[in-house]
Amino acid sequence: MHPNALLELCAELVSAVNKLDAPADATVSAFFRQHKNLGQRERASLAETVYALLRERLKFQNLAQSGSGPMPRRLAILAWRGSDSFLGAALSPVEKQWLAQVQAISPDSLQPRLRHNLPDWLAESLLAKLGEQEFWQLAAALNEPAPLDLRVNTLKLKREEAQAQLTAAGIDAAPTPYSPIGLRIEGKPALNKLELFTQGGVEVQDEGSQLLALLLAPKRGEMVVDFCAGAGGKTLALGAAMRNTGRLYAFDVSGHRLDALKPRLARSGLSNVYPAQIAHERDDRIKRLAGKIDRVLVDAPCSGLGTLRRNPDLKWRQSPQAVAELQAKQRAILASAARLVKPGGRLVYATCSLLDAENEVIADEFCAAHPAFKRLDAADALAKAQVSGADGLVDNGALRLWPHRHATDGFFAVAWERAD
Ligand SMILES: C[S@@+](CC[C@H](N)C(=O)[O-])C[C@H]1O[C@@H](n2cnc3c(N)ncnc32)[C@H](O)[C@@H]1O
Repeated sequence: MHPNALLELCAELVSAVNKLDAPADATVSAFFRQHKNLGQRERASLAETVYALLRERLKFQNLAQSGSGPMPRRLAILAWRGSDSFLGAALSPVEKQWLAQVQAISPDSLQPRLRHNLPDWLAESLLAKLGEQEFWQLAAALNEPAPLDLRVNTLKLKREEAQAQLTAAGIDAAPTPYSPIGLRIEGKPALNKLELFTQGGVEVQDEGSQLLALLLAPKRGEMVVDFCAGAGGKTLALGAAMRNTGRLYAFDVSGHRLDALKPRLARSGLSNVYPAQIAHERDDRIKRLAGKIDRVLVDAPCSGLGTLRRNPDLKWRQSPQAVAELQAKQRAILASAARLVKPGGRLVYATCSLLDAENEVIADEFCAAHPAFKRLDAADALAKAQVSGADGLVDNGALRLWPHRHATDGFFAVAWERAD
């Protein structure tokens, strides 16, 4: 495609994504479906450009004020992540001169908000939690793309065997530092045609998500509930940990998300998983299982702010009001899910949020209202699950993962045991 035509398309996509009225990945996929003629590299240039814009949106919007021509085109030029020579061929002499002027501005001379690129409410909360030095480390880590992590399906093969198969396919994979069942790949090789993937030997899953499943630590033959199973990332890890025995209920209010679990289940070889759509957290199905379940995972709906490396649009689409609404859901779901746990059973509450409001606040309120649930030390529980360096993953007895400290998405998880 002619460079200027591609830049114009990129501006069109920038304009659509920058409305922030839908998840960016959905907008990008819909755009590519409408433009089937785009090649692989052209798609990559466009997708990487809009993600770069979302990551540093405050900076780019500020710098774009100085240019001329339509704003989406200016933003596309500044955030461009395709080849430089291709961009050069698309620009007018005036645009070239403007771009050179903007590129000469030192990033250090910009105001703090144009350097961290977070909305004020979120920056204030994270700064108060982490202090100045760590806040800037986190801000930098959140603006880097995430690595590609895989979970090895230990029902089918060992981690070393999966690593050897990847090496044979020309893909470098290293063991993840904490999870004993993870592999980390640099770059984004296509995996979905590899036999290792199509035969269910590996699933894409951030190391942090793997650690949540390891914290629940379900055993052979147990009755287990994944209360907010979604498309089943954690369900699959739990089912494999149970060695395909016992019963694992995968509940969710979204039938659409549970549908996405089905092909993954088929690949995994698991036959101990029972997906079921529930109407809400007080569904009759939940009442029937009260007090009967050995382990319950609540991977609660949350702001998702721990996943900004992958979903940078979330920082612009979330708000304090949305967080307050999520807290109400989180409280209700956790209280209902807790009724399932039998005496001596384990309950884990988890989010992929960075905010105390969705994490410590919800867990502490639950503790105060449910004295029968005794908090477990996550470091002990993870060490028992063969997690390396578990002490460094825990804050006040809860799992607390940070992109800048652990190179995972941001996660929180607390585990309780029901005493009576
Ligand atoms: C963080 S996501 C789960 C991700 C999933 N566990 C995974 O590993 O792929 C939260 C899920 O909670 C579900 N959810 C929202 N409200 C719910 C409720 N009242 N009861 C059960 N699930 C709910 C959402 O549909 C969403 O799939």
